[in-house]
Amino acid sequence: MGLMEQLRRQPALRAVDLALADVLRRRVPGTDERVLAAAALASFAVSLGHAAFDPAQPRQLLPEVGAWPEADAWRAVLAASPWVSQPAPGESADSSRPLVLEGGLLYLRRYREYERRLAARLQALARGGIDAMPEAIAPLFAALFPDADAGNLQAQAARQALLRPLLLVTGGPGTGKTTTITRLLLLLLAQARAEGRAPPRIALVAPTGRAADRVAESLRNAVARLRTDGIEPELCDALPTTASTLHRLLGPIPDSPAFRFNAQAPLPHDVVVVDEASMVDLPLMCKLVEAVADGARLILLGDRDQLPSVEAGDVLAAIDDAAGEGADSGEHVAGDDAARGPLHGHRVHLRRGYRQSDALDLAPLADAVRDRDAEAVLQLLREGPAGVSFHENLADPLRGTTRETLLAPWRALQALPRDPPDEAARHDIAQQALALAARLRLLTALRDGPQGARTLNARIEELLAGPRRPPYFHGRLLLVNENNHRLGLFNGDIGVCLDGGDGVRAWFTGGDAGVRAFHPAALPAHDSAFAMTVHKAQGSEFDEVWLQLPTRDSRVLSRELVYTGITRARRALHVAGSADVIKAALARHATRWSGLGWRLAGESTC
Ligand SMILES: Nc1ncnc2c1ncn2[C@@H]1O[C@H](COP(=O)(O)OP(=O)(O)OP(=O)(O)O)[C@@H](O)[C@H]1O
Repeated sequence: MGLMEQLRRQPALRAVDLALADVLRRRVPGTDERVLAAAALASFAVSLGHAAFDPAQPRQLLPEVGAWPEADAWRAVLAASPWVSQPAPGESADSSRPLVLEGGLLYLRRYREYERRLAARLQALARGGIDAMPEAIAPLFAALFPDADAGNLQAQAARQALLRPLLLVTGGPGTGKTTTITRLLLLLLAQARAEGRAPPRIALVAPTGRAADRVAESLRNAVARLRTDGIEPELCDALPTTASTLHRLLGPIPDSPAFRFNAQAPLPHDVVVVDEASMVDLPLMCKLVEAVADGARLILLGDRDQLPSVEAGDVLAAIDDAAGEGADSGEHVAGDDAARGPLHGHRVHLRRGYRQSDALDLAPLADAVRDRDAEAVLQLLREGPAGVSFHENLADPLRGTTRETLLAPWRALQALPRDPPDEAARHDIAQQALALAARLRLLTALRDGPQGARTLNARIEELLAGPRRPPYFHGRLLLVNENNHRLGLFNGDIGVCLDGGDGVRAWFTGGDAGVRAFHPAALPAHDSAFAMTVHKAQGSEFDEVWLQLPTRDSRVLSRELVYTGITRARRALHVAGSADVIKAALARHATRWSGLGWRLAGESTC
């Protein structure tokens, strides 16, 4: 059987992937099958989060296909094909050819261009900076970071961000990324005032609405602490109090992948802070950095141990690698960065966790997951540190004793009063409902199958509201699956259905009143949200997390998935699964094929 024939039999491959191969075949009937197959796989690879396809590892995409071409021969055929261009690293690819072969990877041209443009712009943004902290703000710096000289990494991060126009601040949950950046923003405001300039215009953004809400809340808390610590109220007042999604900042143009703000029409902000940067995919990160104005400051915050973005690219990891050890290793020597690559040193990794919770002792478990130490993970789970419960080999959380424990918060939602007397009571109940909605989430690795979110949601709905339930029953939790800028509802937003007497409305946080109601028929695409995949839960936190693993290994399982899942928990964590599946997950690293790392580490191409 020919290679294309084999690919056509793979259910995983999408129609759009095969359509690309078909177009090429139709245009030039004699096109080599290996070129057609590679084109289809380059398209399929993007759907799995890769920026390109590696002909040396086709089995990673389609393990069932028997015979693959030998990698070097495959690349040679691709190199000779008129469909494939091979531009020099910094140059744009021939727009008449849909594919690009570079660094051994085969790209769809558009993704290669995103990588090239992103690398060039990041390198350009990284240029410049100053050698020493302006004297005028030294006293405030000392007040904000009294232990700066004792190797405090938060202080180093703030110092680096003052000196450098581009900085990546990484660290696990609760390591103080937001706290540090709040203090940095305060220093920038003070500096502008001391120099008689207008206050810097600051944009605080995150990839999802939920993540934006969270970072804004963390920032407000950090500001409140600064006020109690006696920091000048006028400066505190000038800090941002809200955050927006990246999409909203860039200004979407309806029915277009382009944004209102771009390289030709840059953002008016002097400082752009992006939280949860690990979730930002390659195209969006490219569009963002291109829209950051020359001379503006870009600060990326993230945790590289989390899952990479659902869409193509592992941008944070590539920047992190190119930035090297940076300031936290104490190895940074001003002036020698150029020899090590333009991004070298533009990163600080925060290590110490500050979010103490007597209820949940998560740090040792998160560390063991990050270190891929399966034995330590299993030992910790079995010992059960504070707040952690291991349900070993449990495949069905909705059976037996765990069922009612799981359902309790959702039953509480259903018990909220229906038909409130007036609008104020309606808002009050909606606020209570949304607070209850954040109490517990059942997280899954998969969407389908017995331990998948879809199946578990259907079963939970039936347990809560019976087999003949109306689609939008009182207390149903909803998860929005697409962005709708007109309604101000975004992928990942969580809502709750409440019976207001005159029919059911879906309530979401936001708006002047703090809550907003929508008719269910008006909502963008959505699912139930009692259970959701770990991917969808990125950027959110819940008081209690139940991480349900599948009974069999799956390629979706990875160390990053387990890490992201468990670190969503604030007060209690349940992990259900077998030792074998946990071991298999920890052994797998959610790698992405991408050339961004070498592009960023290489010589500046701009
Ligand atoms: N230097 C510090 N001293 C004392 N407490 C701190 C310090 N830094 C941060 N914290 C506290 O730790 C908690 C977490 O801080 P913060 O929200 O800044 O972390 P984060 O890294 O942004 O977390 P996440 O990744 O969850 O968004 C906050 O309660 C904050 O007050």
